[in-house]
Amino acid sequence: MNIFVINSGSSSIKYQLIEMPSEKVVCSGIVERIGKEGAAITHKVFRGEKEKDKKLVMQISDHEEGLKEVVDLLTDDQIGVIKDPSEINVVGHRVVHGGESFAATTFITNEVKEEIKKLFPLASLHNPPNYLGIEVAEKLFPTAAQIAVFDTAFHQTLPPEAYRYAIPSKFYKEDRIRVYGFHGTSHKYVSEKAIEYLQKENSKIITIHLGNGCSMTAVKDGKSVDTSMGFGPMNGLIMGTRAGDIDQSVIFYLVNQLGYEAEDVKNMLNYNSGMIGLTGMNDMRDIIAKIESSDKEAILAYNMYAYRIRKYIGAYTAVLNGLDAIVYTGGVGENDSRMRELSASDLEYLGIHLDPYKNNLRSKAIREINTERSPVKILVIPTNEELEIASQCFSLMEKGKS
Ligand SMILES: Nc1ncnc2c1ncn2[C@@H]1O[C@H](COP(=O)(O)OP(=O)(O)O)[C@@H](O)[C@H]1O
Ligand SMILES: CC(=O)OP(=O)(O)O
Ligand SMILES: [Mg+2]
Repeated sequence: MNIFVINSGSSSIKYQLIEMPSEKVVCSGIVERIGKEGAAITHKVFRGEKEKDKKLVMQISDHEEGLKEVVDLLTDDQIGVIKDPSEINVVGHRVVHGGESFAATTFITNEVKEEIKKLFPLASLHNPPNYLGIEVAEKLFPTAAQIAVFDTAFHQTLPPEAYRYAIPSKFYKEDRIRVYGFHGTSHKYVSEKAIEYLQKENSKIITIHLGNGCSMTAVKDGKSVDTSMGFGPMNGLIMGTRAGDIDQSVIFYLVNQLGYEAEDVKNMLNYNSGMIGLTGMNDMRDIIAKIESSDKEAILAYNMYAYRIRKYIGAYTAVLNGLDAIVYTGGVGENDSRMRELSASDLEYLGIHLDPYKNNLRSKAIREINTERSPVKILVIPTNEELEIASQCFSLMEKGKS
């Protein structure tokens, strides 16, 4: 079964064509820096032993344009992997917000699309590009089944103590205002890999997903029991363009005293805060370059980002009443050894001891970066949201057959 997975992030589209159940990746790629200067598509084709790369730097103004370019590459005369779009059996879509309507992977119908649309205000950076991906894919792959896999689904196991807000109950009961949690596909994938690695029946794990969006999850015996994002993907850690936790009175001050419109504040907290708000840059590679030239603002922002992670490690160790492993994943978590070192430092009291030498080794495999004597394992596990999405689509298709 040929499954084409589309993962529209806030700043990128990642995609993979995966043959299931063999899990063979036929091609994969990423459209990066969408809407910015230097936008690029890196497309990889895997044929036998050989891997063919193609990098295209071009103007890509939005997600729709990016996806159309990708489909052209799939059917390209020279490096194409399919002759006709009908060779794609399933398109698996990452959908960030599923609200309380979707606790599981589902076939996309018009009703499902309407629900996804209703959730736009709650995930304004994500559900609109996810929805667009569905619309474009329906046109480009008219014979394929379209399936949605939700970021929120893995967090449906949160207990009410963790998912309720202490606001009048009516807002939960009537308006479904609660913690939903995000990046669930990634937290699920890496926590399962960690459990396999630890070979422990009962496990207490903290997964730290650091991409453009960032979140942490406390995972007990394979189930999400608390997570740092909330009602929408804005809460918790400091992110590329999002502030994460802030005192809500700041919002009222901005609106009531400083005269900002609520919409401006929402945009400020979504697009102009976090690392970009502090340094003018949201790509961690650019921030690291600034740190190397001793830029004070970049150093402070980087320290703040790490400090927030450390606070959540402490909180989730208490939630779990112990800790077997912390797992770093996502673009920053997998690649930025300096951030791993800083965010896992001064936590010896909790049994977390990082080995700087192991931390600086580069590898795409699962690896342990703690010292021999560290009671808590520190793991770097590359996430693979696309493979997780393909597996879930395949299971749903198989279920549909039986
Ligand atoms: N070598 C690296 N060092 C530091 N940060 C990196 C490196 N490679 C990628 N990143 C960072 O990863 C982030 C993007 O992560 P990713 O998980 O792909 O995000 P998203 O899925 O939210 O678009 C960017 O901020 C980028 O700077
Ligand atoms: C939910 C979320 O923040 O996703 P991303 O990291 O892909 O922006
Ligand atoms: Mg991502």
